[in-house]
Amino acid sequence: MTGSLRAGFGRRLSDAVRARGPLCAGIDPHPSLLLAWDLDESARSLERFAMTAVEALAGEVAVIKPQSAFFEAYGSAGIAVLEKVVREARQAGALVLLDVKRGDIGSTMTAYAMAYLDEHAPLAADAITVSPYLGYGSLAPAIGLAEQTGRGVFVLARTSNPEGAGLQQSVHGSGDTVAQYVVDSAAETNADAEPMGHVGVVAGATIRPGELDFSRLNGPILAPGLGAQGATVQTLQDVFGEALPNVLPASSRDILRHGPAVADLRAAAHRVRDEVADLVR
Ligand SMILES: O=c1ccn([C@@H]2O[C@H](COP(=O)(O)O)[C@@H](O)[C@H]2O)c(=O)[nH]1
Repeated sequence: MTGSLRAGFGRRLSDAVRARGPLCAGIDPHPSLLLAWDLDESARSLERFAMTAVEALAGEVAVIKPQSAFFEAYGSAGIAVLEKVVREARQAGALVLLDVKRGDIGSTMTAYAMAYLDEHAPLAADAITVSPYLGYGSLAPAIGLAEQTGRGVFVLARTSNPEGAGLQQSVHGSGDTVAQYVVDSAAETNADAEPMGHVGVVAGATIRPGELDFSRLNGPILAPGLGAQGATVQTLQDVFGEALPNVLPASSRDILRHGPAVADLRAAAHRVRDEVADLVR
């Protein structure tokens, strides 16, 4: 299901969404969710939580997005669980987008790229999130390695949190907003790719309608913010308009709160996925 890496990430993601519908289900083991699932805050419970989510969701949705921070909080034991999540979710047929939001000077970015996008890395995912705060060009090692290995990167453009607006809507040297500059930079990388390129952007489902022009992006748009952050499936249409077919809506807590029963988690994911699919049809 995850498709041959040789096909390139744009193709693999398009195929996965066509086969399984447009949903990215997050695995965010928040302490409050562990408590709600009657689990304590131990690495053993982290594993139980995360692997239950994998069992429920990874055979069903196009993309699984583990939030690395919640695993890192448990030290090496948490990283071991994250490695297992990535491996088993991919084996179950989902593409794994590891939410690590990395960004650094080019030489260090090369090391981050090797950690997540090299096929021999223990944490090799299908895609990662990256931050362009050190400049879009500083991401070149990750963008380049991702292309070589059939993987993808999602660059933060206009994040879903209210604090992001001030920085991301400020005017860049190009005369556009910083967020639009990020989208346009990704568009340049993706130009001519078929069916779309391997550089996606992150734009929250919570942002103002029409704030960004995605018409030249030719890449996927990860849209977090559904449910727990207040966005609804209906608002996706207003926010993304004609770009909607390239939008990958993401939801974590709003699905995970239905656990720990596998059937309930699955049903919650199906509900969101089907609602989004109806919108795109
Ligand atoms: O702009 C952004 C970028 C990333 N995120 C991440 O997505 C999930 C959202 O979780 P919910 O429970 O569905 O609110 C989380 O891992 C964030 O770190 C984001 O929310 N916004």
